[in-house]
Amino acid sequence: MTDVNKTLQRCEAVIVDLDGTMVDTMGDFAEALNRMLADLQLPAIDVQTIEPMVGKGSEHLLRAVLTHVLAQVHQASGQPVPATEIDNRYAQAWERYQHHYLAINGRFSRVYDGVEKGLAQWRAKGLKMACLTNKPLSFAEPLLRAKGLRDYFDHVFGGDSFERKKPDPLPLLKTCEALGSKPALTLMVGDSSNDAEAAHNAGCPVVLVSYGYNHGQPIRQVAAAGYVDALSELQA
Ligand SMILES: O=C(O)COP(=O)(O)O
Ligand SMILES: [Mg+2]
Repeated sequence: MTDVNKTLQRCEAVIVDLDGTMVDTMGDFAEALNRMLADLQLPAIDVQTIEPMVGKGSEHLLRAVLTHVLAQVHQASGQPVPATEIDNRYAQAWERYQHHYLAINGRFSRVYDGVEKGLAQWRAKGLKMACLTNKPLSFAEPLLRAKGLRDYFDHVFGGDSFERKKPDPLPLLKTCEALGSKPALTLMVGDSSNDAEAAHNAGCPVVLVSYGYNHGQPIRQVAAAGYVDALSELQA
């Protein structure tokens, strides 16, 4: 038996990340962000630029995107970006982004191969399961439903469900509490250093997928109990 499977064998619960782990949502991010930028009369941004910005929640993403596009606009005019400009535009950017994201949620994204098989396998073994994402809960719930994944989980928590987001350990500890499982017996399955750091600090073992978004860094540089190319490889 492989090391990752031995790790899962010892566990009573699994916490699964969403973006980059279960669903490739980069197309949804790009579509919603570009519709928002068009409303703000700002230039469009490409997927390659967005990808390393994803994983730390929507506020971080919007601020990173605004910083990037406003730098471009001001560079063209030869002026520096005024320090207050991002703050001044943030409220409108968030309102427009939320509107567009909810309108297109799931239409430009796809479930990775092996996800349903993996989740079904873990459920069949009687593992308790939660989805824990940094995405707002109002985005995560309808996405999981649209992709037929919601019913695998006892609980779904978003980036706004608790006081702090991953990489803080708090959301993992709260999720363990909701599942009624000890952190040391709860496996975190994610795609980024964000998930790994949160897991290490919460005392949860962690397995990472090789195909997600890791802030532009190679995933195997992130310490973990193991790495898988598909959730279906991880067998209880
Ligand atoms: O930052 C996001 O919205 C994505 O978050 P996730 O990888 O924790 O699902
Ligand atoms: Mg992720």
